[in-house]
Amino acid sequence: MALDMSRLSKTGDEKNEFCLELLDLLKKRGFAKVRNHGIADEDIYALFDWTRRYFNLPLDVKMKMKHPPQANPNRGYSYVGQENLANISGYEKGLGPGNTRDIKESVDFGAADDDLVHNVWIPEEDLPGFRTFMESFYEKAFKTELQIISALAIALGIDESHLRSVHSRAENEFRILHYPSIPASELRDGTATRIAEHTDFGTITLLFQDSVGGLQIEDQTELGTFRDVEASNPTDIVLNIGDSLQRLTNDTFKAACHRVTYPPSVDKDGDEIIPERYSIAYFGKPNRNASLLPLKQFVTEATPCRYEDVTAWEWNNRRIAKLF
Ligand SMILES: O=C(O)CCC(=O)C(=O)O
Ligand SMILES: [Fe+2]
Repeated sequence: MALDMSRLSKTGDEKNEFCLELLDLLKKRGFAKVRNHGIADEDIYALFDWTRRYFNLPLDVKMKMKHPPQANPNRGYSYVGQENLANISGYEKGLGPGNTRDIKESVDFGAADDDLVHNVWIPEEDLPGFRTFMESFYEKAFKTELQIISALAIALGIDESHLRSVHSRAENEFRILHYPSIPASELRDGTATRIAEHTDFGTITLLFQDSVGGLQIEDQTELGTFRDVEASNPTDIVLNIGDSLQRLTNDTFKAACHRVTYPPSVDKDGDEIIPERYSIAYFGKPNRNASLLPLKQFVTEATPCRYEDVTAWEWNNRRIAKLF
């Protein structure tokens, strides 16, 4: 069930209860779903529509906005096989990398007015309206992100305006993903998956998924157990915590590992074809120059400071360095 985010604009108890329920789900389940989050249903349907239209273009057109072979600048189109999350899968558990291939293609964008990393686009005539739509959706997702940041600050009992100011520059990343349709047998021997287990690097991720399913998130009360995130309503937003918030809260709040594999309805041992899947992730991140040193409220004698002082940008680059 998705939490009703319109309760955040109420006053008093209703607002506080929403914030606490959100925090509780994120802490226990590793994710939470929200509805009435401020982004209109038709914008979300249009987002899936543009995403499909882009990935349906011929490869040579998609490659006109190709991602560089290395991690940075993290912008543009990555073809199937270019980026593999297994390279960082064991990272947060102190284990080594895996060697599973991801069977997905994706495009990374940032803010239209980002002064450090610039977006790349296909020529307008190849998909008229695509760029304008994506740029405007980014702004809408940013507004929702800031509201969620407020809710988290309220629930955690930390200064709301401070936490918002650390996220004021929208130095976020926005990614559209396509998992092509493949025979179930391709995933059987474990050398390939849709997206390997990982944590996200930012503060909070807003994820939109179509109705195919296959997303699984590690239950935080039962580590090692991955639970399906039901794909019932594409207009719900799935939220999960990233590494940056884990650091800022000195592990009070852990980033949940997640992955995408077979949809729950597919027989893993049969010869079924797994249907294609589309998803869109908006990674809310702290401003690049913000420090990720744990906030003083979370450092006590019983919970000494677990993390060194790195900037959000250093952290981001350390994490993405191995992906490509
Ligand atoms: O496709 C999904 O549902 C998840 C994508 C994801 O976890 C990511 O891109 O970081
Ligand atoms: Fe992720």
